[in-house]
Amino acid sequence: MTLEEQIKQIKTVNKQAMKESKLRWDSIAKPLNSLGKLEKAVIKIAGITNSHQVVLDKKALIIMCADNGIVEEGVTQTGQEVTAIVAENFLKKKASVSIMSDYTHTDIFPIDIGVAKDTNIINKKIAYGTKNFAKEPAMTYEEAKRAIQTGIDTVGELKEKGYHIIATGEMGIGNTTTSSAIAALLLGKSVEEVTGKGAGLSNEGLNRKIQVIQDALLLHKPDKENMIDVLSKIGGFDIAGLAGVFLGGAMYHIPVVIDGFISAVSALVAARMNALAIEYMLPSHASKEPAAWYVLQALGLEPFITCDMCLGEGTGAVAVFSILDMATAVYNSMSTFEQIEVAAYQPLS
Ligand SMILES: Cc1cc2ncn([C@H]3O[C@H](COP(=O)(O)O)[C@@H](O)[C@H]3O)c2cc1C
Ligand SMILES: O=C(O)c1cccnc1
Repeated sequence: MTLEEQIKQIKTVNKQAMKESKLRWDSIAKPLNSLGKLEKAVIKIAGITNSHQVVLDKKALIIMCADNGIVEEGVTQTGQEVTAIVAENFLKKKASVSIMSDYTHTDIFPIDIGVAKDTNIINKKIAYGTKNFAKEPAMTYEEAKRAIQTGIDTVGELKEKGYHIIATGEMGIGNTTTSSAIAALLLGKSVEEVTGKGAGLSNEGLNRKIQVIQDALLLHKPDKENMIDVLSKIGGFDIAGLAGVFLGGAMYHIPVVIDGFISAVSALVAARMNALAIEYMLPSHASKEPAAWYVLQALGLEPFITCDMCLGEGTGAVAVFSILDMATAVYNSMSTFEQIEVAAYQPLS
């Protein structure tokens, strides 16, 4: 089946399972709807997984790691060698998200989908980094499609291994530049509005980053109705791969948690390929990058937490795993009104 055919086959979530999940929440001995977004998340997961019995015992984090040719334009604070160093640190428990993952019992899968040098992480490399999109398209159409397919297939492999939920993360110096370029185009906003300092750029660097993105959009004129065109001209292998992970979640019925700005832009790309994919996504936090809220709004998703985080790697998504764990623990083990012999009050509507 072609990529386009696979994406077209995505279906809506199971509304019956969601109804049953809502009934379970309403039977629990606590004020109705009082766990707010936590209740809604569990109900959403029931719909995604086709069952009101919600289990999140096996949790995975996919970290798409890739380099971006655009770093040649001086749009980042650090050099591109940092991508490979941090990517290899994920499994050595030396990266921020590795430490956070331990707390939430999350298994991490760092994937080399396009790092500029050879690495010792999971090898699904499409190419040694993208081209500099200030001068030429970042990648070919074929590479963009392969990167998306890689994301989809990775979800399939994790489903086979029995994972119940997937967090998304990325590592790639320069990927806030690609993300801002895509966000400006897809949201129809000015580049200034959607561009921030990424991993700590100076004011001067920020102005250069804005100019580079503006020039590149004029140079390539990506077709905002065609995500393969967008990704190939101004995208990154990490973003394309994560877009595939979101689509894969919808195909394999696994909830996929959005992380920060880069991950949210990838989710938006997936949503523009098939809007039903949004039904399979869960938000996590609102990144401090200026466009993060805009992207979440475009997806119609409200974050659980606002902690001014802007780290990437999946840190926000993994942080929200602990909230989801608490939600499912109450959902699965809390007494019902009947069990504590209290007549449940009637919902008003
Ligand atoms: C040491 C280090 C570790 C990181 N971990 C995630 N990022 C984050 O920063 C990068 C994006 O920011 P920009 O577009 O400004 O390069 C991505 O790799 C992202 O995951 C890091 C950045 C650095 C420097
Ligand atoms: O929001 C993010 O994920 C982010 C922001 C800045 C740098 N790295 C990641």
